[in-house]
Amino acid sequence: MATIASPFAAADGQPLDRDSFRAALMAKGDYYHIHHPYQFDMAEGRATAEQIRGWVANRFYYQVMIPQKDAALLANCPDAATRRRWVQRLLDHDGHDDDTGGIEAWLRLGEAVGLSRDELWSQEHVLPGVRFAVDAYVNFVRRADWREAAISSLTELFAPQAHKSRLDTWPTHYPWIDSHGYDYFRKRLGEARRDVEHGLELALSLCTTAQAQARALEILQFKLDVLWSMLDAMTMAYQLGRPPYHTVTEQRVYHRGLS
Ligand SMILES: O=C(O)c1cc(C(=O)O)c2c(n1)C(=O)C(=O)c1cc(C(=O)O)[nH]c1-2
Repeated sequence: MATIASPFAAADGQPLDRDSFRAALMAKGDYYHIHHPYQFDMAEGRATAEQIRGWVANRFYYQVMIPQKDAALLANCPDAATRRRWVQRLLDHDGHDDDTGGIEAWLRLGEAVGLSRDELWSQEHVLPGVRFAVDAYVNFVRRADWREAAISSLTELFAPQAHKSRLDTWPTHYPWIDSHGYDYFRKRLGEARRDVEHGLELALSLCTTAQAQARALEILQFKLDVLWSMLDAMTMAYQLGRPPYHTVTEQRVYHRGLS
């Protein structure tokens, strides 16, 4: 009878030492969504205005769900010291004092590429595949132990590279995008670096057995799958001209989220 491969196949025996475990986490960067052809096309100037707008409108759903995801982690975390640090992530996106926040900055990115605020808030462009991928992430965090939830944010290790690449390449390739639109990426450069320091510190101190390390790598792969799947859905809709129901209608009939 065939045996089913265990995700913990590599978990037997000795745990990796701290540096080797850090290296194993970093090696997952090979599967980060910056290697998706949709991102290549955006970074190399081949994306059409419609493809850029599609990405911005769909990513808005990720942006609005991130603070709810972080609120879920906080709700599950009994450690006040961790909550005190983690709560900053909510404030980064929702805004506080003079900082109008990441969601507002993303709305300005939307305006810069030609999408109105109402259009973004309506979620009319959010493809079912993108919604399901983002919801899988939020639902994982709602149910998981807060330490596993924290590990699932570790794709942010690789995000500054993505933000920097957009800042470096988009203004040249897409002169029609208003430069105020790039504030989000500038803002995240510093915030993401601070977040990953905390996330990595937690992962390295918590995952000291072979089994915990294998589990952490599997959680990180889950999150990479979320990000990659979002771009697959956008590829179908905006590059291959096959949005949901394209054989039947050109209307965006897909649901806007069942809350
Ligand atoms: O533009 C990107 O490539 C990108 C990726 C990610 C990520 O890796 O999840 C995040 C962000 N941006 C981002 O802006 C952000 O605020 C963020 C929060 C989180 C998270 O998992 O908590 N990921 C990301």
